[in-house]
Amino acid sequence: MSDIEGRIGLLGAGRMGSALAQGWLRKARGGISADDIILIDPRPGVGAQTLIETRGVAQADALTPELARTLGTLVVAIKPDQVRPVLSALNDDLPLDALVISICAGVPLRTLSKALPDRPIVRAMANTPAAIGEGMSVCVANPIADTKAFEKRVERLLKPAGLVEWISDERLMDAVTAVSGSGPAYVFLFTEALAAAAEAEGLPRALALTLAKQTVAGAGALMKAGQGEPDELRRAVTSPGGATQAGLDALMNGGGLPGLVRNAVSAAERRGRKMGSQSAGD
Ligand SMILES: NC(=O)C1=CN([C@@H]2O[C@H](COP(=O)(O)OP(=O)(O)OC[C@H]3O[C@@H](n4cnc5c(N)ncnc54)[C@H](OP(=O)(O)O)[C@@H]3O)[C@@H](O)[C@H]2O)C=CC1
Ligand SMILES: O=C(O)[C@@H]1CCC=N1
Repeated sequence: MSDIEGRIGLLGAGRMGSALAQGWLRKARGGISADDIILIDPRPGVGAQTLIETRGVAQADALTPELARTLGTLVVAIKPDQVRPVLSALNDDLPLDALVISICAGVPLRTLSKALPDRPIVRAMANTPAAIGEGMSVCVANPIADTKAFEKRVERLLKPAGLVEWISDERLMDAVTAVSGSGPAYVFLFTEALAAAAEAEGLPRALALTLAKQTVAGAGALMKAGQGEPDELRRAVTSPGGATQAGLDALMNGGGLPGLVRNAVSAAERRGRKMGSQSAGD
């Protein structure tokens, strides 16, 4: 076991929980080890199941009172509408100094604090590229967790999965969710659309998909490599009066892609806010 503070219980090892656990265990040495973690889920997702089978990560079907008493950190990754009843049932058993990190979309700190009063709690929004260490997590702490020591503990858990940012205004969390939490789905949809368009132009299906995936991945890698901001990189592809310009003109038509993306983020933000008021019982 590494020198992490206590055992880490991951409550909910579905799609996002699995991605986080995979991110935690990417590094062979240092950081978090397989012995530090217990996955609590009656039917873990594929990624989590692989960790159980190949890395010997422990698994439990339910977070029993006995198990809750052993945890130093509880990471909550169950569906948002399940959070309040499931966490309230743990209140008598989860140690008061256990750090709680919830990655559940739309579930505000006040709901979490009502279920588990007097605990250090951090609300975070992660995303699925966490599985390969390319995730984005944004965190906000309740007053008890708002210390350098807790910030360090949270970052120790989330940094192996990707970048970590902190905000102090929790109201921004629904916008964060709509951008980086949901964002991978927008990018995958764009990739699917690019592949379908390639096929419509007569490219064989397999080649169409390869072209679309590699183009999106390559463009992402170029942005990440710091070779310029997105607008500069776009201009570098766009020869005046050339093919790209014709394609971009079509994408910008009548508000086009920017307008669509604006609507998508706004709709996702509103849904997150609504989920928040529902989970708080407002
Ligand atoms: N998917 C994503 O990209 C992101 C998701 N999130 C958040 O992560 C959370 C989980 O989402 P996601 O992973 O997509 O959902 P999943 O349904 O894939 O995962 C949730 C898992 O929790 C299990 N579960 C349900 N109740 C319990 C319980 N009482 N004890 C233990 N395990 C339980 C579920 O089992 P069963 O299926 O059998 O009910 C399931 O395996 C959500 O709150 C979501 O908002 C945040 C960022 C991104
Ligand atoms: O769709 C959802 O609600 C969650 C939050 C961000 C990604 N998946």
